[in-house]
Amino acid sequence: MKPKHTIWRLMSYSLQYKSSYVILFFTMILGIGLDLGMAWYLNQVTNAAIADGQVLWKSLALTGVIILLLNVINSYVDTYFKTRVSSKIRNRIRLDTLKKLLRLPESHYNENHSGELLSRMTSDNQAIGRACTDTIIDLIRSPLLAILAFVYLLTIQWQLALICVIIGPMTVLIGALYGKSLRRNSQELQTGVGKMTSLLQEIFGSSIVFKTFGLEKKLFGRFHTSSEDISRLEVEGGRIHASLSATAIAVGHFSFIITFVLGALFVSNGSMTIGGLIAFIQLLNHLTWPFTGMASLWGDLQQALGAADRIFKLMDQKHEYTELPEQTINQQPAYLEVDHITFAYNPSHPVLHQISFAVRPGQVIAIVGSSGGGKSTIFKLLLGLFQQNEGQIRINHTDTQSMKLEELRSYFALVPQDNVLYSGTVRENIANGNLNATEDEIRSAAQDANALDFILELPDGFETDIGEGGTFLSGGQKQRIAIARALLRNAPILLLDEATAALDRKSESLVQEALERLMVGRTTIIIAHRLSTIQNADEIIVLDQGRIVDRGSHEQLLAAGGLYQQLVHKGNQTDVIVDPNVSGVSNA
Ligand SMILES: Nc1ncnc2c1ncn2[C@@H]1O[C@H](COP(=O)(O)OP(=O)(O)OP(=O)(O)O)[C@@H](O)[C@H]1O
Repeated sequence: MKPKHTIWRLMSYSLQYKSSYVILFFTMILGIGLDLGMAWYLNQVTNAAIADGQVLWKSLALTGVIILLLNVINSYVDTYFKTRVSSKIRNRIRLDTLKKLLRLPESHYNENHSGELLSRMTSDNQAIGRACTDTIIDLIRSPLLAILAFVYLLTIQWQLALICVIIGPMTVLIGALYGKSLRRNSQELQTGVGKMTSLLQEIFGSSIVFKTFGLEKKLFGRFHTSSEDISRLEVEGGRIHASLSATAIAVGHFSFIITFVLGALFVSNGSMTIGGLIAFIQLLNHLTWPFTGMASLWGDLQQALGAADRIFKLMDQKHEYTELPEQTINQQPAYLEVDHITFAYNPSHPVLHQISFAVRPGQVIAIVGSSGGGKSTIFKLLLGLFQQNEGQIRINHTDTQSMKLEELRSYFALVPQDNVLYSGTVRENIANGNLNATEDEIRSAAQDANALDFILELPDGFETDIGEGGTFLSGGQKQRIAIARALLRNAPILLLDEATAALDRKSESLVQEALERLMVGRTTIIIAHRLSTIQNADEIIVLDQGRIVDRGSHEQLLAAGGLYQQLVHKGNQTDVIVDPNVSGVSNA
């Protein structure tokens, strides 16, 4: 994105706080006036001290007090409004970013590290907040102050004022010189931080795995590489910053020494008063700093523009919904047809070929097959997370591609394999199935899911906090909460990705019972792993390497031999698990 374009977009956020910027404009002007006023005041006081005549010390003292008071008030108002505007802009951008992220298609989450998406919300957001207030105001204030200080100094000693100002502009070039490298460095650093955050998320979310497999050293090694990369980029950024400020300081000090020595000469030959020299010294910083400081301000602005660029790129991604969708639930019975669909995540490698099946309300279809056969991908297509390349999916004879995504998804309830739950209470998690459900409906869903008894035994019953992702619950309890959530949704099509993890017998039969209640009257598709589930299905579809290699009832398929027979025998007919990891027929 062109920097100019990024700046305009940033300005559109700032313009929403026009009145605060008007106040900041006044504090800036008053601040400039006070800086100049202080130089004038020192000039007056010094000259009064040297002069023997009648000096109005009282009025000088009063002026000093007024300058001081105005400085205090101005600094308070200025800091307060800068912080206020910055945090409001950051808040808006943060909300817009998340609003966008929530509406992005599944493919976006597929292609981007979650840590990188997180850093859009954190460090990038922070950099923008600073740029929209301190940096941008200083970029206006500094040259303005420099011009006014120059005009004032001209009235004191014009030759000296001219000498000072000739040196200053040299430093403007410095900013332009280093700006590009700073921006590149900031972009690389952000990518590195994003990767590191993703890795940390994986590490913290997998403590049981790394502890069991003794992966601590390996993970530390990966983190070490990532952390070292960041450190290298930070050092490189520091080097650019250091060169920038060293060059700027050299120019600043050089101009200071020149001015001071020449100023002393002008005082000694009588063309300037000592008060004038004091005022010069007081204003010299304001005269040269704008030039020296501009370089580093420019650097900050480049960094912020880098951050804004990344955020706006994200905001420009194509979204699924124009607005955040309301939760909608369609409760009319649904006849589902999958008609010759073919799909590829990557064009050169199709993962589903010519898949067809149909399910009526009250019917259950079980999909079984080898790992990587495409079972979950069918669910993703049904839910409109990805679009098939060929074929049609129809609900009640309507092509789902002609439906809005909210409408399509309103037909479905899902019980995922890993029972995704959110931190919060048991009640909140069940209520996610239907945000308008009454307490009685929530309780009744919990009861039908065989979850009520254990919920009531929890320390705070329905109000018990289940921890991040439900860490305080057992596997079977989490499954039953997920089933209660789906029951509460009461949608006509149920997608059930059966958990492969074996539960103890009691838990297993509680879950099984709950699932049977959930399936009643619905159009159900199960990615099935348990023989009992499969045997009760109206039709079993056997999937291998993206193709339906067999279909029929349990008995028909067993008699036919083939992959189904292998899967069942591999599961040893124990009624526990049809092993999803057995190799496909063609690989066998
Ligand atoms: N998000 C994705 N991006 C690219 N390829 C993918 C993606 N998800 C799955 N695949 C590939 O698509 C194929 C089918 O995967 P899918 O997850 O549908 O299989 P599955 O039958 O559900 O497997 P399992 O039983 O192991 O869960 C696999 O080859 C897999 O590598």
